[in-house]
Amino acid sequence: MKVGFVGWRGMVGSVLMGRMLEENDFNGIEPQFFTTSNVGGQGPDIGRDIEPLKDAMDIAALAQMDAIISCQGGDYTKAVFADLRASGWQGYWIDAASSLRMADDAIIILDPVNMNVVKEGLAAGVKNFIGGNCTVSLMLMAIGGLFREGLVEWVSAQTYQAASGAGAQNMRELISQMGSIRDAVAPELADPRSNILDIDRKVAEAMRSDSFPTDNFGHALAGSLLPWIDTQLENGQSREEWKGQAETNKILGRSSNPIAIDGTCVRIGAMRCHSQALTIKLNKNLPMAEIEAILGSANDWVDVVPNDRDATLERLTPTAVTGTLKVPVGRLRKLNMGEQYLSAFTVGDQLLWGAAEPLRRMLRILKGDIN
Ligand SMILES: NC(=O)C1=CN([C@@H]2O[C@H](COP(=O)(O)OP(=O)(O)OC[C@H]3O[C@@H](n4cnc5c(N)ncnc54)[C@H](OP(=O)(O)O)[C@@H]3O)[C@@H](O)[C@H]2O)C=CC1
Ligand SMILES: N[C@@H](CC(=O)OP(=O)(O)O)C(=O)O
Repeated sequence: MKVGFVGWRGMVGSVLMGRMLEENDFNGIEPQFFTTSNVGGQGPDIGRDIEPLKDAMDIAALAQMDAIISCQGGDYTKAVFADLRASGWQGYWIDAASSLRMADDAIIILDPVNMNVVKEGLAAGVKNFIGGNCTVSLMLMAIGGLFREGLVEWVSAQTYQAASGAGAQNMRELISQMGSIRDAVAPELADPRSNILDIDRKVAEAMRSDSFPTDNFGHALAGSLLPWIDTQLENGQSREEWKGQAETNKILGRSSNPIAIDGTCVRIGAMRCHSQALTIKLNKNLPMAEIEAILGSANDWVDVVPNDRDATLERLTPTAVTGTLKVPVGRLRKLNMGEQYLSAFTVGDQLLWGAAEPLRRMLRILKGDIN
């Protein structure tokens, strides 16, 4: 199987390469690496000789591939995908970008949750397999068991999304902002007798000053938060909020009678883990032990954390989860609103299950390694 990789050196692509090496995913495929900036250059080190980089805009070269995995972004997909298909190419297109997600001839891939949908699509001849929005995929990895059992009437998700979702430059800017804040009050911090309100005033001045680094976010994120992610829609939702219901129902293969999902998406100063506080209206009253058993048995990565202070602070934070495939879900309890209202909190690495992992697993599904 000839597999083309576009976007392999970007942030998502680098995480994908790392995971593919860890899982020996290059065995049994003929990889060809593409570039938009360095044709003829050297591709990644995958432990064996590879051909020089090919031009990612060269439709004829792309059309030689049996499958293409793109982590290059939506603009690239828009620039080549239609021409590639128009050239008669029948290969599999596997993409991290959102542009094709809601297309009728595309499936959103998250196989631990929707293997049935993926298999039905493959059997029906679908060739376009697109990774879901990170927040949606992580929510489904965490509470997929409740959806699988048909227990969910609606979900309200309040998100706490990491800087990485906005891109590599934004992660760097978050750290620069943290440094600028610290630098603005370094002498006062070194003096234990200094007045905390003076420190606070200086910090606020620094964060509001023109010299504060905001080229990427446009605003201070460190020491603050940004309650808007992605573009503005006419109905008052952000596009990130809109994806919650649209993508969840598509992933679950629910074309009619969609489950209502809505909430507020917020960027916070975490590096690469998205967290979400979920209010779930169940369609029947179940004992907590049964709910925990359903959640915990849904897939191999979900980790039900007891609703206990120490366990929560040890296992249910971005610091604990970052760089791992675990998707802990905890703070599980019935709310005062009634026995059918469940509260949950979940954390997940948005570059792993939120971006790279479903793509590499789709390749394994095509190879017949994951059934
Ligand atoms: N960030 C995220 O959380 C998520 C992103 N996605 C999707 O993935 C796409 C790619 O995202 P992301 O990986 O963050 O994008 P990056 O900006 O990190 O990489 C995209 C491309 O930029 C080019 N590039 C230019 N300069 C550099 C550099 N210094 N280092 C590395 N690459 C560079 C590379 O292309 P070339 O080698 O051809 O020059 C690279 O493939 C997004 O547009 C989005 O559609 C999906 C889910 C989550
Ligand atoms: N919008 C997400 C990241 C992302 O790339 O989402 P999507 O793949 O749906 O464009 C975030 O900012 O956290």
